[in-house]
Amino acid sequence: MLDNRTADQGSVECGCRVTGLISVEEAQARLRQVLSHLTRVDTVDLTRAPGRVLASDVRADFPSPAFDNAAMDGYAVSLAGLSGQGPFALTVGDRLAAGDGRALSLARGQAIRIFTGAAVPQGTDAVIMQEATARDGGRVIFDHLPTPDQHIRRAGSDMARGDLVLPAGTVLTSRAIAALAATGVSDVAVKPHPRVALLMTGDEVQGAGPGLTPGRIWDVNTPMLRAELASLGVDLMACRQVADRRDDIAAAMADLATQTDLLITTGGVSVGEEDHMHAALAAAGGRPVFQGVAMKPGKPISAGCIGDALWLGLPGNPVSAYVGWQLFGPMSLAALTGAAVPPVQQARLRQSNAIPAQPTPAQATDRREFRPVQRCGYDGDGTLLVTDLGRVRSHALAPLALADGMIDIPAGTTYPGATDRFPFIAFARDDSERI
Ligand SMILES: Nc1nc2c(c(=O)[nH]1)N[C@H]1C(S)=C(S)[C@@H](COP(=O)(O)OP(=O)(O)OC[C@H]3O[C@@H](n4cnc5c(N)ncnc54)[C@H](O)[C@@H]3O)O[C@H]1N2
Ligand code: MOO
Repeated sequence: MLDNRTADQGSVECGCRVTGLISVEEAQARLRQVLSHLTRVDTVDLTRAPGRVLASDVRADFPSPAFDNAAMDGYAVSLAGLSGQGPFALTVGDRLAAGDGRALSLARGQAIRIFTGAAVPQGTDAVIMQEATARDGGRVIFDHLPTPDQHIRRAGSDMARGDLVLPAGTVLTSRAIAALAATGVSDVAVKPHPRVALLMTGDEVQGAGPGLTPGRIWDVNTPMLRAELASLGVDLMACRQVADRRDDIAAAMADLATQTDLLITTGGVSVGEEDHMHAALAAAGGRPVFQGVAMKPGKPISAGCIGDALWLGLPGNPVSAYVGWQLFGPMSLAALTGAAVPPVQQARLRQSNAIPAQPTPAQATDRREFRPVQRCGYDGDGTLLVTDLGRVRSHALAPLALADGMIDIPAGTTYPGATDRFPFIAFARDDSERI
């Protein structure tokens, strides 16, 4: 079960949460805490393992190499009876190719013709590569005394039985999969693929199609979030719209929560009479994790849990929903899948965005602001340069379309100057580096 605990966020006054906002970091910590209780794992074979993250340590069931074998095409020899100066001559006995399962032994004064990958015969001290030898009928002649273990790959010298091959949390790259394959691992326990559903609320919202009914608006959040999730490799397992009625929303939430790890909703998280998400969460048997975060845009963003599912309640305003998703969506998916969260870079505003010499108090940010910006190059010292697309308006999508990340501007900052550096949170690229 997910952890249903939540802290008191303070009281609601005047229809507006004045004391209840928590910081972005506190909200993220609560999500991580809730998600740490999710123990679902998938078991997959190596063909389905690329990119997945190991849910538990993997130890070697078999040693690698599995047996002592030749690293070169040549001759298996024993050092017994070889001493002094060369040249040396040995009688060539049997012939061993890779895959030959016979358990041969070297007799004194004998060499066995051997090929790369073949198990060396009992009593072999070295393999002499064929280029260092000459044949004289049934004898092999070589000039130099081989060193012990020369060109022999000993059993378990790479990974011994029981060795830790890969620790839990390893991303299964082709290299990691190679190590698993070498020790005979066929199935691995991996962090689950997240099961994600989207529930969009808003009686005024209309899907794409001919004609817009008076008073209604086009649905932006569904296509936007679907594309965003697709760029992260997540297919929605359900995507629904529900009317702005508490009981309908609660029924849909309860139903989807039984099938998902992450239930995303949009709209209805604010304080108006038509905002039903918080009541619906309770009616669906869920508990809040947080309700409102000190950020702009997206202040009313909320989260909760319903059974084993995490609910992320994004605001209806599309820019607020997008920014809220960036702060809490990818990190929640990463907590579920074990994926790494990319480090936050620092960015500086391009000179032409520089500020008026005397910033006015009206330009000071009142809440911590996440402002979409556009990358435009690098400064002389290698710092990322970004173009400011203007103050955030939570419905304004034209600037968002130009953005490829957002800067994190602390509350109380006067309009940012060109010398200021801000944490830059990169947006996922929808064309992700696919060939
Ligand atoms: N009295 C107060 N009113 C509001 C507050 C507040 O603190 N006190 N907060 C404002 C802020 S900030 C935000 S953000 C919004 C969030 O409101 P909700 O999450 O309850 O969202 P709705 O009211 O349902 O919708 C807001 C806005 O977004 C449009 N919308 C909704 N869904 C879609 C969609 N799928 N595609 C495009 N646009 C959508 C909707 O029509 C509204 O215009 O609350 C403020 N109010
Ligand atoms: O936070 Mo709201 O997102 O300001 O519009």
